[in-house]
Amino acid sequence: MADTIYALASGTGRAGIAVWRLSGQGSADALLALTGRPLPPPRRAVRAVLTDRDGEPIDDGLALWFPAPASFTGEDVVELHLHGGRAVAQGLGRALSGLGLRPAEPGEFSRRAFANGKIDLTHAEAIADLVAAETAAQRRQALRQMDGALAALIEEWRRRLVSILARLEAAIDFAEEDLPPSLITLTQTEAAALAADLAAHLADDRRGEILRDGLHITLLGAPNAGKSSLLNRLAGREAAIVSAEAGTTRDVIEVHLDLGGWPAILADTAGLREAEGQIEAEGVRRALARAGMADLKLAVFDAALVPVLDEATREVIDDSTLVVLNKRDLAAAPLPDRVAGRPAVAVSAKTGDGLDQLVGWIEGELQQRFAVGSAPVLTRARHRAAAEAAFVALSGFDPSVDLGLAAESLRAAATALGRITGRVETDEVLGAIFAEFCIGK
Ligand SMILES: Nc1nc2c(ncn2[C@@H]2O[C@H](COP(=O)(O)OP(=O)(O)OP(=O)(O)O)[C@@H](O)[C@H]2O)c(=O)[nH]1
Ligand SMILES: [K+]
Ligand SMILES: [Mg+2]
Repeated sequence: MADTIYALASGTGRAGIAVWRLSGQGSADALLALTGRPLPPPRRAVRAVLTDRDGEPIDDGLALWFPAPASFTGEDVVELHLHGGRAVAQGLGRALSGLGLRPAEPGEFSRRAFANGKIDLTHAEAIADLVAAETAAQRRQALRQMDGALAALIEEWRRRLVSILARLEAAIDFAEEDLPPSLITLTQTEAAALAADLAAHLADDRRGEILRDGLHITLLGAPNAGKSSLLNRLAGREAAIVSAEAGTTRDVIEVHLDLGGWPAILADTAGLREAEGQIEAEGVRRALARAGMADLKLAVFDAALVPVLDEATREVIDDSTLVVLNKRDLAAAPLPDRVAGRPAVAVSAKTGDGLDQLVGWIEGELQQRFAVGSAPVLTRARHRAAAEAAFVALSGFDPSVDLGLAAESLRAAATALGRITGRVETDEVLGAIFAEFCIGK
């Protein structure tokens, strides 16, 4: 029999109300012992005055009783709403441990819910994502996955695989000479259509994963172009050192931003030039490495120097770059609205002029590139790896050569897909997935 576990499900620290969760067969007895009263009706909040074994009062709060299997974990569950304070937490923890319950591991409630068939793995991951969501777009994505959008897609793919497999097995039962050729052709057509659907989802530019992790936006430009000043402006705080000295920034400095609901990680980097020393050279190396992994680059030029544009900065411009002409307050010459084929926006990090326009542009760019359509997306590298494996297995499907081998590739593809929802799982994978949860989830 599994242990009965407990945890503070709301965050630690002082709070008006703290929510505790108990799960397992000992939950009911624990509630009886704490209140000295019969169990309340299921799923109804009742007042609960809790005392420990020595009659020492712990708190006066609310209790809810969720008998198995109609609970989050599928086990007997008790939820307590108490006052959020350290002494209450200590008192309750001690009382529960004294009753033979043990503190839950991170993710243990969700893991039990999964083990009891209450949720699939994509749902469990969506709970973790929702708890971690920092922007509206992340929240929407997590909610959609929690609603079963991804799981339904995977199950649909599996169902198609199984139906092809069923046809193929029917074909295997025919003697070679009686085999209706249309049967084989049909499985080929269906397998090709499924492979195409998988490919279409795999060609999503990692939208789901990028949205989950945050978009990497990198500031690049010559020393003193004003990259750090721009970062500070966009972050609304002095995150990076600004000075008139060229070569101020060496390390990559990151700030997390919410740009119109899109989560972004904006990075400031060392000015691009022939470095004067080892440290600066390392800074430039890091800047370029960062440019390589950026989802969006902001090439920053000193507008006061226009029409002369820094060569090293020009070189990083590609079609995932927006050009920023900074220090427009100092510009004498008229400023171009395109540079190296990319749109250019004139701003002043000093006065704040043009910043709204820049942010609007970035948001528009993000919207265009990463907007999630109605199709559910793969939100983790784990999903992608499994879908890729299924695609590879399906690509090897050739019933015209050998029916047995062809059936084998279909089974391999189904197994790979089953890993996404957890129909097919290993302890190792489960351990990795649930370990990232916080306690009480
Ligand atoms: N007038 C004016 N000065 C600016 C503007 N933006 C930055 N500066 C000044 O330009 C100088 C360099 O700014 P930084 O933000 O340190 O430039 P950087 O690109 O980060 O420089 P490095 O880290 O050395 O590569 C500082 O003296 C800033 O005050 C602007 O829009 N207008
Ligand atoms: K500087
Ligand atoms: Mg700087």
